[in-house]
Amino acid sequence: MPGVRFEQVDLRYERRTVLESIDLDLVEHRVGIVGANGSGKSSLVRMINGLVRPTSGRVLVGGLDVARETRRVRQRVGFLFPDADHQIVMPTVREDLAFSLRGSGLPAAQVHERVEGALTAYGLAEHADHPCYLLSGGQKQLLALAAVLLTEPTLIVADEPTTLLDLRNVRAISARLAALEQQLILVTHHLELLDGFDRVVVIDEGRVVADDAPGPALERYVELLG
Ligand SMILES: Nc1ncnc2c1ncn2[C@@H]1O[C@H](COP(=O)(O)OP(=O)(O)OP(=O)(O)O)[C@@H](O)[C@H]1O
Repeated sequence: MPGVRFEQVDLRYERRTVLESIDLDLVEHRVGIVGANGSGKSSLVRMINGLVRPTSGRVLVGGLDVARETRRVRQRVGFLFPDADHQIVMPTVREDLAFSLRGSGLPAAQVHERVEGALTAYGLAEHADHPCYLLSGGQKQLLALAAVLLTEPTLIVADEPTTLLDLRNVRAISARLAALEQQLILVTHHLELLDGFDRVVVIDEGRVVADDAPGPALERYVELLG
């Protein structure tokens, strides 16, 4: 696993402290991040690909300093947002998948082959030439995940990818995520998704308050919410 390391990370917006003294070395295959609304989870994971910069401290991905090697880090990190509409950029499903491989240097025949493979693997073949806006929420999130995976990231960061989905689609997306070979860092309020995870980090008011196996970590989180 490439591993993500937060070294003494603080994040402040003007006088407000959002994250404080974060020291984490995340090397496990599947890591969950939980915490109340506004506790700092999104800010934390957005530092992994440089979307948010720490006020002090460093973030390293596979040993690369995100601040210095943002481009290389972004080639390794696939990011899924809560709302797939924010990352679907092309008019049709097939075009959107092909867009992921722009600049990959692959010959057109290989781009075609990979896109067709992804359409089949993600159950999107019958929608290949449909406008993306006609997809259901679950299909859009599948498309976003398929597009991210085409870039062959070594790490997937998923920030509440099931928040907008119904239960059936929550299950469909979570099964896909759980089956990934890549390291997965998942922020979620759907605690059942963390069954079988290797590690769960609980954030409260910008600090790590528990960091453990899912059982004890989630017990602590529920206590905190209590
Ligand atoms: N660009 C910004 N400027 C000022 N404050 C910000 C900015 N981004 C985030 N914040 C604040 O930082 C805090 C943490 O936000 P963040 O989105 O990281 O929390 P979260 O744990 O992901 O919440 P949720 O579960 O609701 O998504 C919030 O109070 C938010 O208002």
